[in-house]
Amino acid sequence: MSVLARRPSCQGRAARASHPVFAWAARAGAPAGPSGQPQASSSAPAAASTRAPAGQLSRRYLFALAGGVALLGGLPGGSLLGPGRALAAGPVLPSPEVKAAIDKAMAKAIQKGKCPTALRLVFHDAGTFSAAARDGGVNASIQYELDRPENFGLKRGWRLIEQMRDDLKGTPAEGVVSEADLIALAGAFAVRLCGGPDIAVPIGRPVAAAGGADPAGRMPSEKAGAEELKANFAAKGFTVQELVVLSGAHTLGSKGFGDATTFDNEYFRALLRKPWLDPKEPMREMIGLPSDHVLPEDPDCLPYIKTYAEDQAAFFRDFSVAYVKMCSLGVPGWA
Ligand code: HEM
Repeated sequence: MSVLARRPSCQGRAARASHPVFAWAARAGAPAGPSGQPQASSSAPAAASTRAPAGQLSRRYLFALAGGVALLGGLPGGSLLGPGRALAAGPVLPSPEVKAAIDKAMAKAIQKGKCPTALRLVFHDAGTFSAAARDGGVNASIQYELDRPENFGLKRGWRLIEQMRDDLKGTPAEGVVSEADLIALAGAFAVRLCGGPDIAVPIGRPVAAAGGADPAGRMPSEKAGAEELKANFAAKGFTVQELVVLSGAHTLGSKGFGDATTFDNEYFRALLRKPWLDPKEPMREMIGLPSDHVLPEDPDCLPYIKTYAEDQAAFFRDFSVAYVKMCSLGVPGWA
């Protein structure tokens, strides 16, 4: 059972459950298999069958879903969306043809070793969102922010997006997905490639105007304490549970939370073991960031860490929901 399901008082649960994007995501996490682990799904999410219940949708969403991606494909221009171009009808899930084209481009650009960067890129595009200012978020503005200190190492992540954007020209995805969509889709592709859940990511995100960097100073510091992290995530509209479950992305990469390209719940199990405090652990100084170490010391975060350490299926399901929420931050009309 997911943390969201277990904790009826969880902040924001009702809002998430009734939001069309999040309701999709709740069902989009891979179903539990006989072993209790979500079943690996090598196939594309079934776009047509992953629709929000009609009662949860505005007329605009219903119109978009009825027309599906064919509606979006009919937009003028015939190219991947450029700066300032906005899709008016999202969120929609890509049609099977569009999804197949995207998956082909992703498979070419993103091998396992690039998955940590692809996933980190999503957070760094999304993480500039301010719920109070209603700006920032997933809009591909990361391409104008790559020289900021917090974005070190992400130039190669952005190059993956450029490569896929170029490879999708002349395919059914042309004119349908934006660079912001590709960032969101690439992160989900990376999670799946590394054995994580199969997350259905809707498309239709506008991109920032040329040169339009989002406001600086909104990404959390790796030296932040738990209170600062909670406040930073709250300013983006995230709950403590979402801070914890999204931090589980650090299962990818080389910070010592298991295999660098295996998406599993080892992050949470390590947070409980605290190997960075163990004098017998030769790699202790390399394991985790200060911002990881503070989480199990925080009474608000600890229950979620314990749940995800014990129950990988819960981690996968809740990560899927929080990931789709993260990928909707700042998208007009989505969040
Ligand atoms: C909670 C606040 C967070 C902080 C302070 C933070 C900070 C960092 C830092 C400093 C690194 C680089 C570590 C290194 O290689 O030396 C890193 C790596 C990474 N972060 Fe985060 N992060 C946070 C949350 C997130 C979230 C929410 C996601 C995605 C959902 C994410 C995804 C990643 C991934 C996948 C890597 C590995 C990248 C690679 O090895 O190339 N992080 N993070």
